[in-house]
Amino acid sequence: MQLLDGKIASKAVKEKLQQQVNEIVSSGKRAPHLAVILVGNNGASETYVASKVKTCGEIGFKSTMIRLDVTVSEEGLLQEIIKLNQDEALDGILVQLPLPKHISEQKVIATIAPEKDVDGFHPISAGNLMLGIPSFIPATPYGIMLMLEHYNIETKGKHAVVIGRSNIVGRPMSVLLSGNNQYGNCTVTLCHSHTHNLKELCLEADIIVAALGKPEFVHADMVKDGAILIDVGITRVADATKKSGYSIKGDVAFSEVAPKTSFITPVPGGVGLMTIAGLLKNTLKAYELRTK
Ligand SMILES: Nc1nc(=O)c2c([nH]1)NC[C@@H]1CN(c3ccc(C(=O)N[C@@H](CCC(=O)O)C(=O)O)cc3)C=[N+]21
Repeated sequence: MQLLDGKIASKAVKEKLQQQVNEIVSSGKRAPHLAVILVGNNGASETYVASKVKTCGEIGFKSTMIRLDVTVSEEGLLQEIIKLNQDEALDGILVQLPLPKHISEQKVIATIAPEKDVDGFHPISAGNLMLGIPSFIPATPYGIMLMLEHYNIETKGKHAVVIGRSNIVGRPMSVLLSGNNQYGNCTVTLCHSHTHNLKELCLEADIIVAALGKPEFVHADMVKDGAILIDVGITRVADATKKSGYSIKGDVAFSEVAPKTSFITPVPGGVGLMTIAGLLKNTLKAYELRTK
């Protein structure tokens, strides 16, 4: 078993980005600039957004954090996005999800200018991804591909089982893994809550991507010897022994599954860190496309 270490792989990606930003700035140009909008004060969202802003600073990106009250109207949020769309010196716009119930995520995402859609959630980005046209890849699937790349993991011809069909992880992941690209060419089975024979399918998998959001869902009896396990889940579970009052659990029962695997991502310290790396790569790409 080898750990796919998000700290190591994301560090490599960030160092490369930092070098690219250095070159940009020393040639007299402005730095890439990301805006992050956070509505309300969800604890987990606060952590992720803070981490995104902090990492921007570390590699020399400019970032702007926009906090809106949980009571902001849908129209108010859309107006904020339209302002950011028009800001020439801004490259990427990220609206942290989930949003309060009274706001349509679909409308919000569709309002972001496609050329600033560093989350890759806009219908144009999603359509391009499906068609194999270069575009913004959603940060988590992108981060997973970067992880596979960092550890030189061959995917061609393998059977990948993706558990979870969300628009932001499972579905785009299934498109990337099945695509005709360096980290694709898999045979993909996309499983979800209505899948009858999940255990049998998982036992056939060379690669399992667990992205359903149920802590420790994947057990050792679902995993073939030598499989590659990518754990996308991050759930906070109450834990009185921790100072924070919670511990973070992935979708994979790590301690029992890990010994059977060839490679496995830990939680925390795995896919989450790569997600931020993917977002930053998208932001640099947006910058390059907009300033060329
Ligand atoms: N518009 C939008 N874009 C997103 O990309 C987006 C989003 N909304 N909403 C929520 C999910 C989740 N997400 C994570 C980012 C970083 C970590 C991360 O850094 N995790 C660390 C720390 C974990 C922790 O301390 O909670 C780790 O896994 O080691 C996790 C999860 C981005 N998301």
